[in-house]
Amino acid sequence: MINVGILGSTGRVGSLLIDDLANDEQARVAAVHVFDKLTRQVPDGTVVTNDMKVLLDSSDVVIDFSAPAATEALLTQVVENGEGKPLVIATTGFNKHQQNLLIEASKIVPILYATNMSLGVAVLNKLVALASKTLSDFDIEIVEQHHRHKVDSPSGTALTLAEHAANARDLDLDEVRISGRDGQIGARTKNEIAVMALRGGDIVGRHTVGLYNDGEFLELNHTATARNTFSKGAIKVAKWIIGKDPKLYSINDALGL
Ligand SMILES: NC(=O)C1=CN([C@@H]2O[C@H](COP(=O)(O)OP(=O)(O)OC[C@H]3O[C@@H](n4cnc5c(N)ncnc54)[C@H](OP(=O)(O)O)[C@@H]3O)[C@@H](O)[C@H]2O)C=CC1
Ligand SMILES: O=C(O)C1=N[C@H](C(=O)O)C[C@H](O)C1
Repeated sequence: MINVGILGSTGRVGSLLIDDLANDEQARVAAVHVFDKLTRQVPDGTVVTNDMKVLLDSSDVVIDFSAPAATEALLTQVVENGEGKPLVIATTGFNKHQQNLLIEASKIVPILYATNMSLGVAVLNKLVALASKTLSDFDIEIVEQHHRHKVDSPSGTALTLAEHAANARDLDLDEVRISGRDGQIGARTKNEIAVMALRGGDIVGRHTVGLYNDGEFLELNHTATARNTFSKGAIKVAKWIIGKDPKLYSINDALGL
């Protein structure tokens, strides 16, 4: 049995990880990190801790759906101690320091980082790169929609999609991304890529990449209709990453895409 540790165990996705692992024949919950207090039942024998070292020591692999500050504490533990366990990181909204920490930690342990754990979005990233390169004159606009509780914007997935679009045109996303339009802003510039966020209700996650030209447009859309798409995807890649060499892996590595 693979012993899985969960960071963010009381959260929307973390709770689903506990449910999914209860029915898994190859993996089980071994440890849960609890930031504040444990708000649900966990299987008998589960280590419940607020200490990152204990979480790592009790697990064969740790899955993280939490918050940037929590991921930072986990990665710092690995970097400062020079050891750890394979990590599957799904948290979004990292700052530059946290992104660098991810790279440093991946020199010590294997890490799979994906802003979206669904198979559909992994394929969408590829389609977006193809469309962006082939339809090189088309204007690209990205819209993401999420539930009212989401705290980061735009979504990690939308930023990853935008990166695929920009890279396919040899553009630097930091130079061409815009996040809003308001007032007398002038006409759209050729290379800009807008990434807009909409929040409301219980939308699990919806991403539309539009490519617009005179006379035609193409819209590529992915809609997650159930949140356990993400927990199940993360468990699948957690099984894959055990035994791999230290490196920063993408979900495409795990899915063979
Ligand atoms: N890559 C992917 O496929 C997906 C990624 N996500 C991302 O995963 C993350 C979690 O999403 P979601 O489950 O909806 O969020 P929730 O807000 O429901 O859960 C967040 C969890 O993180 C914990 N937490 C918050 N701050 C800290 C901290 N400083 N130290 C330790 N633990 C902390 C919370 O604990 P407490 O309850 O005690 O506050 C809670 O368990 C987000 O970044 C989201 O964007 C979400 C879905 C899919
Ligand atoms: O917070 C969420 O809910 C989600 N977050 C991820 C993101 O920021 O892209 C993935 C998914 O869309 C749901």
